[in-house]
Amino acid sequence: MHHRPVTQTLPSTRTTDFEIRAVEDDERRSAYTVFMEALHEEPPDDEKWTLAARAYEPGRAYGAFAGDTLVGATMSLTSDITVPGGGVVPMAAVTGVGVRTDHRRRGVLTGLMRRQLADLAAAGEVFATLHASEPTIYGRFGYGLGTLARVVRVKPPRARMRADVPTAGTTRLLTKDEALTLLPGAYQRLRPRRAGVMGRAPSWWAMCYEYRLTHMRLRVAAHYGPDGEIDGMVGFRSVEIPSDDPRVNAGVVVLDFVGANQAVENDLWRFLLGIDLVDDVTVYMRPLDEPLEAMLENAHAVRCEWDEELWVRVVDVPAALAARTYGAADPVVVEVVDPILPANSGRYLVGPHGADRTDAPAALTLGVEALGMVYFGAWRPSKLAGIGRLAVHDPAALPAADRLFATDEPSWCGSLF
Ligand SMILES: CC(=O)SCCNC(=O)CCNC(=O)[C@H](O)C(C)(C)COP(=O)(O)OP(=O)(O)OC[C@H]1O[C@@H](n2cnc3c(N)ncnc32)[C@H](O)[C@@H]1OP(=O)(O)O
Repeated sequence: MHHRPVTQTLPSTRTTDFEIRAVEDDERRSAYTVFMEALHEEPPDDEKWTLAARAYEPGRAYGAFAGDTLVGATMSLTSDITVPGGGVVPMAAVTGVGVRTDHRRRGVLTGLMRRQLADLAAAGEVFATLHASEPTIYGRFGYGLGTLARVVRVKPPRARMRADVPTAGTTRLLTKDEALTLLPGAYQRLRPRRAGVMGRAPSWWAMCYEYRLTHMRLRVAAHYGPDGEIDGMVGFRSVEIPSDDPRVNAGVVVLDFVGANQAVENDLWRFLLGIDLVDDVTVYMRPLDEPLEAMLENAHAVRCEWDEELWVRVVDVPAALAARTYGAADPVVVEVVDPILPANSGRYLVGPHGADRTDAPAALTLGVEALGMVYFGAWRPSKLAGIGRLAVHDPAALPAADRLFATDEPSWCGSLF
């Protein structure tokens, strides 16, 4: 995947307090520093910045400046995302968002988000997505919680895999160099077809693997299929945890877990649960339909929590609606309201044929945030109607909309950024 610059040569936005504009190359370190400090991390030293800089693709970062001082930042990685039906469309993976503590609640983030979204729309990105530090922040900018997941915690001493769970090859640890050389190509080959799965550009590998391998004790194992090709990977690290067993105080936290098929994932679980002297294996962002409990002799060894996963902002509503497939049901006229990107606002006839703009009266009206919630099938339109997030003008349209937007398996992204 080639990097796509998105910053436009628009004039910067000025208020009396600050200016919002694309950052120059030599300002990226300040943007990263503001982000790290906002997350209560140390500012990067030269060595860390050398690596972190690779995540800052040219033409994709913004700063808010008070005079010459950068006080807020956002950026995005070039990516793409699989939509229901298997199509793949351009997506901006938004990260690096932070505002200096002494400039909070004055509209800095609002200015940054608006500018970033306007540029992403002008550059032809269809979606923007992010992992939110707090669920209260991004709804106002049109991001809706678009894919859901589970965090699973397994107690390896009690978890034994059933003997009849299929196996599909071998799992082995990779060195840092092997991981960085082999995994990007392997991911392109094994990338699951599931809706919500995203492309991993070089900037993603730099940020999520190389940086963590170098500075955060990430370890990596790859799964090799019978043909000798890598068809699965896990990235994990050991952490200290309070334990029931005084001799053991290690846990394993898994940050990346992806396999080409269920048999590969069975083996990756076997590998993780087989690491000795570990009292707790915690895996974030697992698909809702993973049959983990049924793989084990003792399902009580698993504790799981609901987890939010990807926040989805539909940047180009006509393109997004046209890109996915729909279930069998009568077509429905859906009105979308998008105050930040008004070109998206309007009525769309959505049906098994696809989606087109229409002048017909709307059966349902929803904000672009709610569209992000239903697009990947995470929430049913009728449920959103029941909680006041979607207005119903024709009640018969609601069950039809449920069937149109349903997906045959739960959407899932699986990539942290
Ligand atoms: C994708 C990622 O990178 S996730 C990481 C995000 N970064 C962090 O969480 C770091 C710590 N937090 C921060 O840096 C800042 O507090 C930010 C970025 C969350 C918010 O920046 P600010 O410049 O203060 O936001 P801004 O002033 O534009 O606020 C806009 C609105 O959001 C509200 N808001 C802002 N932050 C929060 C929050 N954390 N919780 C609830 N509401 C919030 C404001 O009250 C304001 O509401 P209003 O429009 O009704 O008045």
